[in-house]
Amino acid sequence: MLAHRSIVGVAQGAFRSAQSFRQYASASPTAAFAGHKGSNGKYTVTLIPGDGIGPEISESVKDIYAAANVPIEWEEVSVTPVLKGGKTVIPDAAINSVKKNTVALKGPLATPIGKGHVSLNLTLRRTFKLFANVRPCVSIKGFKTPYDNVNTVLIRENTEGEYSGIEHEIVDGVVQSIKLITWDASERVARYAFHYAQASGRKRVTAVHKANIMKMSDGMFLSACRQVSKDFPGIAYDEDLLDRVCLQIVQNPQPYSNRVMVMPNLYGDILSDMCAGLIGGLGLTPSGNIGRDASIFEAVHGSAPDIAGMGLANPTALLLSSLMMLRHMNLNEHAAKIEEAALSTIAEGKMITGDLGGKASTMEYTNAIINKLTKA
Ligand SMILES: NC(=O)C1=CN([C@@H]2O[C@H](COP(=O)(O)OP(=O)(O)OC[C@H]3O[C@@H](n4cnc5c(N)ncnc54)[C@H](O)[C@@H]3O)[C@@H](O)[C@H]2O)C=CC1
Ligand SMILES: O=C(O)CCC(=O)C(=O)O
Repeated sequence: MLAHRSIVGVAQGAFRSAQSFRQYASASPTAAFAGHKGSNGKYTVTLIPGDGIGPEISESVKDIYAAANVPIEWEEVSVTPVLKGGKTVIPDAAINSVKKNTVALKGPLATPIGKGHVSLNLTLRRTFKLFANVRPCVSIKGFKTPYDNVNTVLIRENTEGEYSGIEHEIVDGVVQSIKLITWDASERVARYAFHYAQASGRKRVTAVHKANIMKMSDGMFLSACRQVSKDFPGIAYDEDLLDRVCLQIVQNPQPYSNRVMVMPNLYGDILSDMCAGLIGGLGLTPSGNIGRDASIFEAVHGSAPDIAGMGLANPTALLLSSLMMLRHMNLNEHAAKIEEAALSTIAEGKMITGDLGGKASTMEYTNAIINKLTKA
């Protein structure tokens, strides 16, 4: 009984927040960078090194940025969870740093499986209302994988859906997990996807769904996408079932390139790992969690406990995430220079990490990039 009352409470809360968001959701959702240069001519950016391989790959990014003279000063904060009022929360210092700087680069944060504290990744996304998770996946020219023509952009709703974290044991042996979908979060991410398509010259937005089964929740997500599509007559719109997209994209990724795919939370999580597999793995795919007041950039991958501390991790995904951040901050020239140095190092194939079939350590690969940057 208690469990049911709390579910109703959460649903009512979501309904109220949907009402209060309506006005905002209709406005342009594109987040502008609001940071300022300090008296030293540098922007302060929050750095959350994270768990597992996080500190190693963060160190690599810091070294590369120092070599490339990027005008950024890192403000390093820990998000080791603390107990507050019986709840596991992110330390205030970390929250305040992101609030102040409005941009952050984050290493992966590990979450205990099937027990323990809630995901701090999700907590950060919810805390800062990072409503869209942008996950590009692009073949690296010259680096041989089964496909050389992948150029997908997946935009994942980032605050609700299956990741709402509302779970209850109804009676012994029966557990209920709520997939919460609101009109406003769906409309907001759909609008962002169309804006993104327009700004990046992509001609089509595809909503990926399972509305044949989840008729109401995914059905409403689709209705919101359809409504938003009417405001963008220059961008084609269509819909595709998640399972069909999975099959077709591994058979031939080309038709899914040059468009934007938008979808509820969990589908985006899974489909982006699958896309990573098409271009060489999780060591290569970046992402940006975009909000109105702050944005946090992070690799698609997790803390890779199987290789943590061994100096084997590929820092490219975090580095490319940081380049999305630089472009968000309008530091485009720095981004282009570092991108060219990193991608050409991979294409040459001499100094690449084990996940890409090479023998280089994280540090050797990082130094190869630094050599290019300092010689340029
Ligand atoms: N956004 C985040 O911070 C995320 C955190 N996680 C958390 O990370 C932990 C580990 O999750 P897993 O399922 O093991 O996924 P994972 O992404 O950490 O690792 C999957 C496989 O990919 C490899 N891999 C990942 N990144 C790599 C890199 N940069 N270089 C070379 N190899 C790499 C790993 O060695 C492993 O074999 C869990 O606690 C999970 O909850 C998972 C995904 C995202
Ligand atoms: O929070 C986690 O530990 C996993 C998160 C994740 O896989 C994601 O949503 O990107």
